[in-house]
Amino acid sequence: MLEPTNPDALLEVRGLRVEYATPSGPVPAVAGVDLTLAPGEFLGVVGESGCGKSTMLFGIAQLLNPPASVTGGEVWFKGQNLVALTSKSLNALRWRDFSVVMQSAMNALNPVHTIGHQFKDAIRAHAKWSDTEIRVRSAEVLGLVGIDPVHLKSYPHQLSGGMRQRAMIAMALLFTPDLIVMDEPTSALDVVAQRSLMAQIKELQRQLGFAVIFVTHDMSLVSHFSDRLMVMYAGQVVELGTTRGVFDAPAHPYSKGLLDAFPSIRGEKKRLTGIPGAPPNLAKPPTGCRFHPRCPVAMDRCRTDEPELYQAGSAQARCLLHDPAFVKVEIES
Ligand SMILES: Nc1ncnc2c1ncn2[C@@H]1O[C@H](COP(=O)(O)OP(=O)(O)OP(=O)(O)O)[C@@H](O)[C@H]1O
Repeated sequence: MLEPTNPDALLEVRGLRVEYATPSGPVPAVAGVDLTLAPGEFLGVVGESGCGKSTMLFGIAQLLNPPASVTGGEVWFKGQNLVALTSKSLNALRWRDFSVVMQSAMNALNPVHTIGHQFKDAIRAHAKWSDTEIRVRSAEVLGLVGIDPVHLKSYPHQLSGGMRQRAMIAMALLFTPDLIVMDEPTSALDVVAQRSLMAQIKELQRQLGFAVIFVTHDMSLVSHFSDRLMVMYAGQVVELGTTRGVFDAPAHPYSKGLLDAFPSIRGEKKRLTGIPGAPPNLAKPPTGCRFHPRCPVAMDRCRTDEPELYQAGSAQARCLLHDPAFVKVEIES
């Protein structure tokens, strides 16, 4: 298709496929993801390590490097298909219209330049601002994330881990983009710093109105902050629904397993169970439903029939239990 189907969406991802080229053949790490994001929406993306969350995020932001590449699908952002854009056109959108906050600021920030220097480089690549304008805006965004602007003169190693992540978020805000994609930005922080950074991201989002795609493997971390939740397993979306809905009544057995694996922050104490086994090798995923070897409620047909994303209440779930044909047979018998 040559245009987005939902003109009101900020982002529309259709059939996104990403493969890693390896000596033993391609590894499909993202196997056909569809996603629509409204302006100002906060989407949490959860799933165990290795299920393709980061690869999907980088596929959306067009930041993949070999051996990974987008092998199919479209990523419509503000009316343009990012997959088809030249790197020059993409560069014009980055920072200004969407920005990316990586897992580790220590890797993303240049250790030999001050924070101010790095902000200046990012601004100069996209705008012809005077030195004064650059200084004012840099101090402003640092203030937004609660860091004293004196730290524009600091080197990354002079800041704590939490401050470095905040500085990265400040940098992502330089041009107040419409979308910020975040790949586990809090994973290197202790639990207290994680929660406070999450609260700050949410507050900034309320103030400035940008949309967020937030990747994490910690279901409880996003529970209070995201509007919707996308659960990924083995390169596919297995559940997509409102965060409250997924927490209250997970429609996919994998989502339920993830929820049972994390302690609730304020809820009642319960025994944590976890999910037996490990995610599959994506070079050779299981037949039928990819989760069936680990699923506590697997049926015979789960070994052979590939589930689609079915409507399950207000959510969508890739589970044959929600296949309308199966539900009909159940009711009749
Ligand atoms: N260089 C590579 N070559 C081959 N396969 C790769 C390579 N890098 C990643 N993969 C495959 O892509 C899959 C998805 O990896 P990805 O990092 O996107 O997962 P993730 O869900 O973000 O995990 P994490 O939470 O640990 O960051 C992995 O399971 C792996 O099979």
